Amino acid sequence: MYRSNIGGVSHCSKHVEIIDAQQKELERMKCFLDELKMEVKQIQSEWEKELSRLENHIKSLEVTSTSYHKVLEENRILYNQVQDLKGAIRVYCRVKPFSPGQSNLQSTVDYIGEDGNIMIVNPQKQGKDARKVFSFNKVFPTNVTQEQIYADTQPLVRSVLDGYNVCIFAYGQTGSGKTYTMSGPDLMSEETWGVNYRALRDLFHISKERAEAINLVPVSCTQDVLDLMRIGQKNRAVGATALNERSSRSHSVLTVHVRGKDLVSNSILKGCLHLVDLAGSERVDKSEAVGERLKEAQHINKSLSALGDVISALAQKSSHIPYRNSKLTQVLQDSLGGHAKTLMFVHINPEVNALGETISTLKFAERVACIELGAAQSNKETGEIRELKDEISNIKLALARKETELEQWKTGNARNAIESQKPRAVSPYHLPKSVTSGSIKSDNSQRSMDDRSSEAKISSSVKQTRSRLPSKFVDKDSMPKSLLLTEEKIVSSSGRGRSPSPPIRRSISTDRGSVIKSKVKSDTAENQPILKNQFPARVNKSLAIMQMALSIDNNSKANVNSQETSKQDSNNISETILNLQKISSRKVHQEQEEEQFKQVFSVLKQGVTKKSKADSKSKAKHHPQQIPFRIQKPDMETSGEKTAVAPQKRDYFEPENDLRFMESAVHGILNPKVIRQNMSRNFQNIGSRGMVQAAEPLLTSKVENKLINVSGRSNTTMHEFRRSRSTPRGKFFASS
Ligand SMILES: Nc1ncnc2c1ncn2[C@@H]1O[C@H](COP(=O)(O)OP(=O)(O)OP(=O)(O)O)[C@@H](O)[C@H]1O
Repeated sequence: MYRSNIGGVSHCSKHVEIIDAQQKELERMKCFLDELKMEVKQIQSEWEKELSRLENHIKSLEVTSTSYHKVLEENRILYNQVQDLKGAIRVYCRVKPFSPGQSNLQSTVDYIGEDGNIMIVNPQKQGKDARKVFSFNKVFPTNVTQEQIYADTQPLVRSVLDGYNVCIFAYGQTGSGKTYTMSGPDLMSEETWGVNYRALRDLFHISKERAEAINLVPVSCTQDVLDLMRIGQKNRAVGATALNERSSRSHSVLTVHVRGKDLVSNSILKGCLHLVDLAGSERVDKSEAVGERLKEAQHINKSLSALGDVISALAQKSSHIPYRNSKLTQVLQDSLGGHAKTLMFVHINPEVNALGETISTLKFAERVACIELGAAQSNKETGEIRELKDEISNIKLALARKETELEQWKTGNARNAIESQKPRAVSPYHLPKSVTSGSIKSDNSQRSMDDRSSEAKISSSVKQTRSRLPSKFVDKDSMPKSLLLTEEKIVSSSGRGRSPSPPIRRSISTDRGSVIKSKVKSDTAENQPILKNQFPARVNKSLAIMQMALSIDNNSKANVNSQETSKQDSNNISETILNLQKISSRKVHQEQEEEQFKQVFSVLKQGVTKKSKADSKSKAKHHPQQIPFRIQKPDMETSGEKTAVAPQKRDYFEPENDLRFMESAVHGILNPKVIRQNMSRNFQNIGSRGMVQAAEPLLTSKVENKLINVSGRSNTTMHEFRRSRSTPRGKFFASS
């Protein structure tokens, strides 16, 4: 037992030692674990810190990335705006995706950037030469949806409603997806609708939205247009080729005209949208086209080549753009050369065996992108612009009318010139242009047109001339005393007024009395009219009507002499008028009357040549009727006195004599100012009723009518009479 106890003790102590050691180890392990825990905690906190740092970094990167994209987008928008301002043709590139069965094929598209870059790789080449980057306004990735495509097209389409002309056309190799983009693969599913349908739907949608502001001209609804397009699609030649089993064998052009009116501003807007799906370019060896297909391909390629020529010419800013080389370029002319907004969808097929076409297509597209058509212009017409346009068209109409009048005047002028050359030595129409005033033109045209309206014109021109006359010409102060006195006498003796009298007539006749009285007393030789020295009293008296013209015509030439002769003048005038009455009282044929007038005037001229007042008096008294018949024609080549008298008569009967006078004046002694004055006066005389008024009371109605007619109302009589008498006078004047 002892042994066993001793043995037991030693055995127990051994166990205690072991237990102690284990406890120590446990303690150590606990410490180690704590250390580890601490370490883990430390690491954890470090990692957490790092994690949060990384998270923050990621967040900051995300912010940076967002702002980067924003900036990128803004740059793109700015770039596009600049392009718009330049009128550059927009180019969007779309890459056709591989079909599910082609997923193992290598793509020639190496990279598509958001900034409109696309990198094409040539698998057969190495290094730098293997890759080429092309830049466009936008490059869509292969997975882009039809909706996204339209989202980038929509602003352009909508600008049609702001009055812009827009053209969107799809270009690319056959089978590259042009029809897919423009029409979509399936009309039944709206999701796959192409640009055409979306654009139309959009236009109708916006037109409804804007119905209260702009009432677009109604064109039914989208469905109608879709039906129409279906008919178009059916008519479009489609055929199978080795490259596309449903290849479009013709170009498709859908044109939408939009016309609207802004109800607020009343602006009219006109927009036009061309949606063009071109037939694809193809290499006939690849498409294996033969027969009809080959012919189609040739036509397609021909028109596309014409399009290429136009693009090249535009890119080079050539003076001649060959739009007329094909129907296609003619249709697109407005969009490619006008102030339109133009967008080209360029389509490429990423297959390696299409690389050649892809490269050439993209090169072509790059050239198109370089074309600057100039800033697009809206066809929106504001109310102001429309008013200005109306004004312009009115002015154009007025101009056309004036040109017609001018032509008529020229024609009549030429005719009259020819006619006048027969009897006359010098035609009044041969006046230098510089001398011919507006009044003269007006008068000439009046005569050549021979119609009532032209008569109205001349009367208005006469009125104008009258109103423009310097006061000294219309002022009674400048009238010859003899005339004034005579007129006063006549008017006062008549004792009756003509009713209704034109205002001009009244004013002249009624004003005269007071003017005359004062002037007769106060006039000096300097300011008196000229005719007394040149015209014997008898003649002046004989034609009271003519006196005014004469006095004006000769205003610058002579001095006055005649207070003493005024009584005699008036007597002689009365006598002559009595003669006229006698003549006119005879009921003879019109021509005879005219002839008599001629004779009377001839007598009057003849009278001018008489130096002796007594002689002329006695002739007027004792042979009142013989005188007119005795002298049939005035002598043309005689004295200056005749020279002065002749125009005096003509002024009353022949408006053209004013021109004659002008002509003679030009060749004669009068300066241009005087010529103008004379001309003005003569015009006044032509139309002046005041002169007629002076003689009216003493004339029989027939004579009076005759005179008035001759002075401008009766064309027929006037023309014959004018022609018959003007030649000698013209000559007469020319010689002065
Ligand atoms: N983005 C796309 N997504 C899916 N399929 C597409 C796409 N683009 C084209 N396809 C398909 O490719 C084939 C050819 O397309 P499409 O007929 O539009 O080419 P195309 O350029 O108009 O040819 P063509 O010039 O011969 O008329 C069609 O079957 C079409 O459905």
